[in-house]
Parts: sequence; C-alpha cells; structure tokens
Amino acid sequence: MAMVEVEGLRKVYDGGFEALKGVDLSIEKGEILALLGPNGAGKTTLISTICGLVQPTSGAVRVGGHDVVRDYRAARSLIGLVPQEINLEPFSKVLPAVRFTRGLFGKPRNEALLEDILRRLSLWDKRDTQTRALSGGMKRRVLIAKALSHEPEVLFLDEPTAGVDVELRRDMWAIVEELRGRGTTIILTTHYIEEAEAIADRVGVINGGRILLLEDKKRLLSRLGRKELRVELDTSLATLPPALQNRGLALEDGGRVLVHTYDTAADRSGIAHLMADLRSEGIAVRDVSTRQSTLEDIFVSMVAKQEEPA
Ligand SMILES: Nc1ncnc2c1ncn2[C@@H]1O[C@H](COP(=O)(O)OP(=O)(O)OP(=O)(O)O)[C@@H](O)[C@H]1O
Repeated sequence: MAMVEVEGLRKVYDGGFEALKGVDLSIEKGEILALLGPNGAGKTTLISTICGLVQPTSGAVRVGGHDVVRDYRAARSLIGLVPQEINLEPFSKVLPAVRFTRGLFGKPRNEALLEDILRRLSLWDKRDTQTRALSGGMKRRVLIAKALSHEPEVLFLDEPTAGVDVELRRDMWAIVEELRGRGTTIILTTHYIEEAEAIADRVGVINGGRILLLEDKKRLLSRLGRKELRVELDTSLATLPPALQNRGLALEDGGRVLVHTYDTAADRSGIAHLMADLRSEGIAVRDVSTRQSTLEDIFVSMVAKQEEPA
C-alpha cells in the first residue's frame, strides 16, 4: 500500500520562484526513502508540502489516503516531522515539551512511552532542563523525541544529522532501524550520502525542483556501480604494450599503476584475461587492490551532468 502519494506537484513561491517543477513520488508503507540533493534542490519544500505546511501550487499529495490540503488534520495526525530548523520554546522543559506535542495530536497520556523515547535518545537525565540550556545536538534530540511522541506512521527527518556528532548520528540510525521494524514509513533528506547508503531502501536524487532518479539502493549501486582494479607494477611502464592497448586500461602514478575499470553488473570483469596477459608480456605485479564506486560518486556525476550546458 502506498503510504505517501505525490502527483504532479508544483510549488511556485510568492516571489515567482518555482521550487518544485512537477514531482511524482509514491512511498510504500514501511519503506525508508532517502532524498539526496544539493542546497536549494527543493528537498525541504517537498517535505513541507507533504506535511501540509506549504500550499502546493498544483498537483496532489495524499498521506495514508488523506489529501493533505482538503483533509489536513487526518493526514497530519499520521505524520511526525523533525524539521531542519530548531524551533523549540526556550523556556519549556524537555519532558513537558514532548508531552505537550503528544497532547497536541490528541493522543492520550502515556508516560511510559515518553520515558522510553527520552531514554533511547539519552535525554531522560535532561527531562527537567529548559531547552534553552541544551546543546545544539541535545536540542535536535528533543525535536526527534517530539516527532516520535505521537507514534507517527510516517516520519519525516529533514537533515536530522546536519552538524551533529557521530554519537547522535549512530543513535538516530538505530532508532530508524527500530522504527522500520515496526512498519513506520520514513523519509529523510540528507547531504550525507553515507547516511543514505547506510539506512535507505530507496534513494531519490532531487535537483532544481525535479526528481532526477528514484531507485532501489542496491539496484542503483549495482547498475551504476563501477569497480576499479589497480595493479601496482614492479617496474614502471612508459607506455602500454601493444597487447594491452584499446582495452580501457590506464597508466597512473608515473606508469607504476595500471588501472582497469569495469562494470560490476557485467558478467565478465576481464580480470583473469588481464592478469594472464600481464604475465605473458613479462610484466611483474607487486600488488593489486580494488575500489568500488559509492553512492557519492554516482550522485556527484548525476548532478554534474544536469548542470552541464545543453
Ligand atoms: N518561502 C520561500 N519563498 C521563496 N523562495 C523559497 C522559499 N523557501 C524556499 N525557497 C527557495 O526554493 C528553493 C528550494 O529550497 P528548499 O529549502 O526546498 O531546498 P533544499 O533542497 O531543502 O535545500 P537545503 O539543502 O539548502 O536545505 C531555494 O532556491 C529556496 O531559495
């Protein structure tokens, strides 16, 4: 079942800037989707529109089957949002702030649940602290606690780990993993490709208000993934011997390293042939290593391609 459906979504801001230029997106229940994109790509606008905080110019958005404009309250009640901006009331204390959010969503009191959330976020000891006295990372933890307080079916995390330490990032990934186990649908925007690689089922790349790509993470990595075999030679070569030419090989590091690039999805990598040819040419090998392209390489090359002049 699609939990979030976005159809032909356009957003033109008051000044005339078109931040979303026709976005279609369908997110299944229990799925974790990571939206990657450079600054200004439209990620926050897309999330804010799905959460009903920004009015679409045209197109439709449904969450749990409820239209986010016509049926705002029903749609919003299913959504937990961890915003990019820290928007806490400075004088409110941690536990009351989280309790207040739960109440706002019309949920009955559940102190055990709130305690569990605060403990998982290492906030329990800070429950009576005013939010203004917390560090930036702690404030971000409070935002996450508030978003989880009303047991949302869909959780939006808008760059939740921007500028936070490794510990919070790991805590957050663990929480996401646990929520996935309970069937929560999660949409996260991030600049950290490592984050998408670690936790997403599907990856979307957005730039200039358009979704450039939307694909299963594993399939994407194997489809676009390139692998490099680096062969360190005993003695450097000035040029490639004729038998090794025209095979996409390159010499690097002053001829000491032979680089063979191949497609991870291809049936044959050509490595066995290459090694046999090196031996018959009398070229001694000192060491070999491989390097596989990451989501980051794929992302950078996609965005660069879009920015090339037509
Ligand atoms: N309220 C607004 N009025 C006018 N333009 C806006 C408004 N909000 C955002 N924009 C513009 O829309 C574009 C997309 O912004 P958005 O915040 O959605 O990008 P983003 O992908 O979340 O970027 P970042 O990674 O920097 O947070 C930007 O060019 C931004 O300047």
